[in-house]
Amino acid sequence: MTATRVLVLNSGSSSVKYQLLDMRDSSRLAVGLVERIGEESSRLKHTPLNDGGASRERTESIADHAAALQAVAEELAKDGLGLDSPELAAIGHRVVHGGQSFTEPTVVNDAVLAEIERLIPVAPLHNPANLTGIRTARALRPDLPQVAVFDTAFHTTMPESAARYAIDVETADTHRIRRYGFHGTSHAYVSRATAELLGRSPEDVNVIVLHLGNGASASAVRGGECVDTSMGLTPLEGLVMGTRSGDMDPAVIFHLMRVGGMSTDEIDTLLNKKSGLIGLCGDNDMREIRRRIDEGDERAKLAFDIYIHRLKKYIGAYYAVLGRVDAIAFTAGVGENSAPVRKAAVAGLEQLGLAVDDELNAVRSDEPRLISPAGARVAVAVVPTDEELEIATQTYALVEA
Ligand SMILES: Nc1ncnc2c1ncn2[C@@H]1O[C@H](COP(=O)(O)OP(=O)(O)O)[C@@H](O)[C@H]1O
Ligand SMILES: CC(=O)OP(=O)(O)O
Ligand SMILES: [Mg+2]
Repeated sequence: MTATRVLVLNSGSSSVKYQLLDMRDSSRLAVGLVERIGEESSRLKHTPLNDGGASRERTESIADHAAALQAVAEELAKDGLGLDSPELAAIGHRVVHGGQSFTEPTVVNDAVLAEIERLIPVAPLHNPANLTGIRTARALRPDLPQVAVFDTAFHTTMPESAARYAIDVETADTHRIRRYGFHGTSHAYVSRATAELLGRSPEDVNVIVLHLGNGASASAVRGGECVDTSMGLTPLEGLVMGTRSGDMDPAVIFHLMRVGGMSTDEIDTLLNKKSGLIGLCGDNDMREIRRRIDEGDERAKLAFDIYIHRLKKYIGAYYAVLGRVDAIAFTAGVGENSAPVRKAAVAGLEQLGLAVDDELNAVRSDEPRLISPAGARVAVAVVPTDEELEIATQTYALVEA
């Protein structure tokens, strides 16, 4: 029997998303999510798709990512999809920070693990969880290839002019301080899918991708290669996010230390977890923010306006970086679902050839689609991302080769 299945693990700071796929036709056999890892009541939601089984939920205390993966393995086994299956070809892992070391998907060995570990200081929320996921999966199936697919890989084509901060070069090099960028698997997948939607080859198309989830980032993609992106050394830079501030004057930090008496850790938590939309209005879910705006809530309106203002600045900046833009693609939870965000982001940009058609913008669908008026100079598109499928595809291609 040839092994054609790939398990994909996307381990976040307090969650694990997973999918089991059959790569003969890229069909999904099971999908699931473990949330609130490390809390009293963690939740596992598992959906088998192999023979129309119903979703199952477990609520219990799941102490860490190792326990989470054990629970996932148990659920898969109940559907005859256990990790011991000879049909499993590999396990693909999302790894957020690969630094400058990894530009391609990589089969994990001890040296690769050591390098991912060395990068923890620049991805403290993400890399530890990614490592635990890999180590646990390896312990469960030591014979299987474990493949790391890096969020940073797609951005390694950025020119030095975009990747370097304007700080002392020796200091930057000593501490490996540069702009790495994240969500690269999504930016790669969506920019390619956008070219496909336009019926053109990726080499011929310039796209601005707006990945708007809880974490959010923009990228400028020229002919299939990333030339700039909004996240930097860490996933804190750039757009206003669910709980992260994005861009601000770095002197805010000195001010909070000197005048506000805050510690480094307190400021880190403030900017990563208590800022962005949640810091501005107390909610980080765009649905809730829109609901409050409809009720006349001023704070929610201001949070929305700040979010849109930043987004618009990046659209303008990347338009200038690319010179010619063929398409703007909205993706991830907010980008795929929030028509008001898409409309507001391009409002007033008609001079740049950008507009949305209200009827097309209101359509709900899981398919890639255009929302710009017929004949528009720049295509505006909604292109659902699929990081798990992209990780599975890259993983399978590597182990097949
Ligand atoms: N129907 C919707 N309308 C508007 N926003 C939505 C909708 N569904 C999800 N979202 C937004 O998407 C966010 C989650 O996006 P997602 O890409 O799943 O995030 P992540 O992968 O970073 O956890 C939610 O916090 C919410 O703001
Ligand atoms: C890198 C990053 O921000 O990831 P996420 O959006 O999953 O938090
Ligand atoms: Mg995401």
